[in-house]
Amino acid sequence: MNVFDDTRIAKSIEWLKDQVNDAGAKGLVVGISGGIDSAVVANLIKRAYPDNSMGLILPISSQQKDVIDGIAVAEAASLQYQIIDFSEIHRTMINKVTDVLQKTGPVTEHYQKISDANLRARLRMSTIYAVANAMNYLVVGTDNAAEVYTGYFTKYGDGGVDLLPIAGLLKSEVYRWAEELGVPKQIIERAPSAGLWEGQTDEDEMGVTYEIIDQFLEGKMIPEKEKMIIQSMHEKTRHKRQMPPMPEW
Ligand SMILES: Nc1ncnc2c1ncn2[C@@H]1O[C@H](COP(=O)(O)OP(=O)(O)OC[C@H]2O[C@@H]([n+]3cccc(C(=O)O)c3)[C@H](O)[C@@H]2O)[C@@H](O)[C@H]1O
Ligand SMILES: Nc1ncnc2c1ncn2[C@@H]1O[C@H](COP(=O)(O)OP(=O)(O)OP(=O)(O)O)[C@@H](O)[C@H]1O
Ligand SMILES: [Mg+2]
Repeated sequence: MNVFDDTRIAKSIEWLKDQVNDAGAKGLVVGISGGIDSAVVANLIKRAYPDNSMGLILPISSQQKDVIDGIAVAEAASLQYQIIDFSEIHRTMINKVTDVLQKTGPVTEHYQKISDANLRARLRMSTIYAVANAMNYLVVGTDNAAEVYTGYFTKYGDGGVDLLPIAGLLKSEVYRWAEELGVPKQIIERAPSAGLWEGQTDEDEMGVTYEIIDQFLEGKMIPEKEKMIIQSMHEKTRHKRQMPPMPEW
């Protein structure tokens, strides 16, 4: 194991314990998607709280592969996990909202898709908090530095969490930690995806690769076109990294 990252991993585990102690909580819970970010976090919470940590696999009309990979992550980490499927609830909610909206006027396909996608992330957030409330656990988020900077997350969805232990990591560092923590190869080799619609990949949707975002965050020179994309995403999502605006009086 690389000594530098070993130290950083150990520090992040200690940091998680400090956060739980300071909050008077008992443990930690994370949503496990079958992707690499949640795989790393699953391993960190298991190491911080071997007996008081939980992974939740929350398929919503998801591909079977996500569930299989989610189970592989939890089992490789020896993390206790539960599977809760809200496909039907999601379908009911989105159909009802669509019915109501159609009465008020046309909704474009694009906005319909984003609304459907973000509702999945928010249903997962509500479920994870229901467990956290019941167990006196804190909710652990999985955003890395690239996602925080670009705001590539759903506000109050996967962005609705108590702690962000890997928010300081470049995506390349997430890969390094995953290898050091023993995350299964099949997870490390998957293309990063929010899994919010069929065939979605982060890099296709953003129009920029994680490699380039990492280079930008490291202060390296990157092509002007990509720089504009990253800076525009950062500006448009400023509201997601702040408390809601309040009047001054
Ligand atoms: N200036 C402003 N001040 C205050 N609030 C503002 C605002 N602009 C928009 N808003 C609010 O924010 C909403 C838009 O934000 P939001 O609901 O988050 O939606 P939005 O940013 O449009 O979509 C979320 C994006 O994150 C991606 N995502 C989501 C989940 C997971 C992952 C992943 O990597 O796994 C990626 C997803 O694919 C999509 O591209 C608006 O509907 C509005 O309510
Ligand atoms: N099916 C799911 N079950 C449980 N949690 C999920 C599910 N899908 C998404 N999440 C939660 O939302 C987070 C955000 O997803 P994101 O795609 O950014 O991370 P990831 O899937 O872990 O890694 P990658 O970016 O490589 O796909 C996940 O890390 C996980 O905590
Ligand atoms: Mg993913």
